[in-house]
Amino acid sequence: MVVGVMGAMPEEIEPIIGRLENVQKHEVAGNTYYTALYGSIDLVIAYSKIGKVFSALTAATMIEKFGVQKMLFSGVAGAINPELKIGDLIAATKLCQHDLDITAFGHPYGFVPEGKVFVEANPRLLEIAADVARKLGVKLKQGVIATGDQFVASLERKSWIGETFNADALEMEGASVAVVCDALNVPFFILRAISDAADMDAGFDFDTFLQSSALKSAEFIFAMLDEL
Ligand SMILES: CCCCCCN(CO)Cc1c[nH]c2c(N)ncnc12
Repeated sequence: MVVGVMGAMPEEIEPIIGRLENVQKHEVAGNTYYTALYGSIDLVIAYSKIGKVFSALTAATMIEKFGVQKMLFSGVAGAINPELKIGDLIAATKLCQHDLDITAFGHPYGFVPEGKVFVEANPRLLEIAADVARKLGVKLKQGVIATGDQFVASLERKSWIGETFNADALEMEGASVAVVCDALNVPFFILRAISDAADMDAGFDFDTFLQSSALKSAEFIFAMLDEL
């Protein structure tokens, strides 16, 4: 089985690559794709670079050029739901694009014709994640993740996103990876560890907690690989 593990930034995949042996490197379309065998799984790992466009390119490349059959995303996110604290894990049940806006034509936020506001993640992978969380004894929130091409660092924007999409967390790549995987019929799982609260301290907190939160997400993803 070929499994893709994506992140947006080097810090989000370094903890994964660091635990593998005989890692091969492949340069495709301005990205480096790392391949390695993990048990009976052919792993393909890459960080996309930040934002919906780069992450869509990486997801599509992983599937079309590397034959990825299941896609796992590991990274960090800003919290919207106040129960989510820095370091907490959230898995997306569904994802939306909070900056997609043709409301001038009467459409809802996050919608364009022939699209859908929410893309639902694979229920089986969410079940596996819930089992892994129980085995590891870690808390795993399952909820709505909103994606947009902006680093959110304002209560006003964060609150608007939370209210408009009933979102629990926000980031910049999950929904685009979801759209690509959904269109290409590849089951996907988006996991994020909280690095900040998307408020006025977000930039500082992100810098402070990126590494430790990225590691938490990566370790959980690694534990999931043993259950695939
Ligand atoms: C050099 C700056 C790189 C920012 C990348 C942030 N990632 C994007 O996926 C996750 C994320 C963590 N906190 C966020 C926030 N408050 N707003 C948007 N995205 C995020």
